[in-house]
Amino acid sequence: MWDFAEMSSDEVASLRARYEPLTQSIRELIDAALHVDADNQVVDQAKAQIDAAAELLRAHPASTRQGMALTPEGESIPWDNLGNGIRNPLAPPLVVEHTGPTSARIDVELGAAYEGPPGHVHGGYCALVLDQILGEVASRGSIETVAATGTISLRYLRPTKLGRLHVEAEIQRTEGRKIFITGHIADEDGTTVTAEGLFIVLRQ
Ligand SMILES: CCCCCCCC/C=C\CCCCCCCC(=O)SCCNC(=O)CCNC(=O)[C@H](O)C(C)(C)COP(=O)(O)OP(=O)(O)OC[C@H]1O[C@@H](n2cnc3c(N)ncnc32)[C@H](O)[C@@H]1OP(=O)(O)O
Repeated sequence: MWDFAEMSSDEVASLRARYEPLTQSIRELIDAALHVDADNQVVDQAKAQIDAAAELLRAHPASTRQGMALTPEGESIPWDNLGNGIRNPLAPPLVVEHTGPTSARIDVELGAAYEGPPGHVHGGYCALVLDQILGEVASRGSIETVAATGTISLRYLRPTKLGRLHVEAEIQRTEGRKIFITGHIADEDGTTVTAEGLFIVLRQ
């Protein structure tokens, strides 16, 4: 169903070391652009430098693009994924820590780039974070047992403050290929969004 590039762990490590710092610099650029209060000259100068960097990168295009790598050991490395892509500056990234065979958590800091209501996380992004953790727990973090989102239902209890967030998910039960799983996001004042998902393990 999904295309990916096969590569050795050494190749992955080398590409990660090359591109991860670039991704982090672009994240810092986005954050700086959202916080700047400067005159036209400063903004024009920054824009020219950013345009020059984009032109430099565009001069070396990839011959093919594959958003994920897979090693012979079965490790999957997301390059482009909006939730956890190593090369995607829009991904915070969300690092899922498996706390057991049926549960996981994420601790993440979301800044201005993730804003919806002023000072708070965009509701659609809350949905993305919950979809990501529910999907990874349902899939047991393995390409062999990937489960896709069938249905996900969210309850927004109150706005989620930008800043440090704690996210958890846990499988409640399984019925054949169907995995019923719940999760929540908490900000510094407690739970803000709860989720119930039905994930389906893919046939192949
Ligand atoms: C995204 C990249 C992942 C790359 C993988 C990397 C591996 C890395 C390792 C580890 C991390 C993994 C992390 C993954 C996270 C992913 C999360 C996402 O965001 S996924 C994208 C959004 N979701 C889709 O695009 C699904 C689109 N839909 C489909 O593909 C199909 O509809 C699918 C697979 C969901 C079901 O299709 P069928 O043909 O397999 O299912 P049938 O055989 O018809 O039904 C089986 C049972 O499930 C129920 N069912 C089917 N679809 C349902 C649905 N949408 N909602 C509720 N129930 C459903 C049916 O009623 C049936 O139930 P009865 O056995 O009769 O009781």
